[in-house]
Amino acid sequence: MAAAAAAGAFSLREVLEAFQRCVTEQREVLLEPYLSGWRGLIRFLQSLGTVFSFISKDAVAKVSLLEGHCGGRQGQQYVSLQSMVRHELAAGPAALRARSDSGCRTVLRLHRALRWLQLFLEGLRSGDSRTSVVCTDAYNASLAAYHPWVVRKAATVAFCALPSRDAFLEIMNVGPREEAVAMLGEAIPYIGDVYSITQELFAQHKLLDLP
Ligand SMILES: CCCCCCCCCCCCC/C=C/[C@@H](O)[C@H](COP(=O)(O)O)NC(=O)CCCCCCCCCCCCCCC
Repeated sequence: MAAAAAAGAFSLREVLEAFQRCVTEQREVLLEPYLSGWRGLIRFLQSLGTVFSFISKDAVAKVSLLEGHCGGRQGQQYVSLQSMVRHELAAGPAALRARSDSGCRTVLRLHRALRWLQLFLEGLRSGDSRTSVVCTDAYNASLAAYHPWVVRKAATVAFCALPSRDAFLEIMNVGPREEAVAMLGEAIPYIGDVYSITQELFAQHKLLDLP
């Protein structure tokens, strides 16, 4: 374990803790820890092998776009999802809908994927040993509705390459299996919190179907 930590291996615990840091007392969702959580998830996905690279590439592109906004001239407008929505909507809803590089449409894609993550982690925690089934069910109940047939097909094929539940819990690097399961139990509500605040924010501003 110590050797793994020294070699720079990360634990999924830190990744999920980033989502815990996202929500402020005012119930705002901070973009910096949100992206940090995503970066960790992407590294985890990349460690699962090249079958998943078409997924990680898309996620990397979306995170990079948002990092560009955060580090750009308008960076102070991208501190939280709330300030981002306010800022991007200031130009009017039509202008926002016409943009393909907006923070809002990009966060919306990650937001939908966060629902997948929540469902997948719940399935993993519940004890079903067939990770590919858990993953497919989570996908069909979330992201699949927004993906064309060819993406759904590719995703479903890739899911077959997922490691078993035991292997999964191990590579999460959280410690013994029971501890990994306990950690999931702690982390899932935080992810759920980030998800529902974002969902409400986007619904309130009619942004849930941004093209
Ligand atoms: C562990 C298995 C990982 C499976 C990941 C499940 C999600 C499957 C998503 C398939 C996306 C395929 C790539 C293409 C996507 C885009 O078409 C599509 C639309 O974008 P556009 O409107 O800009 O065109 N993009 C998206 O929907 C965003 C997808 C973002 C996926 C991020 C997935 C990160 C997964 C992290 C896994 C970590 C697992 C940790 C569990 C212990």
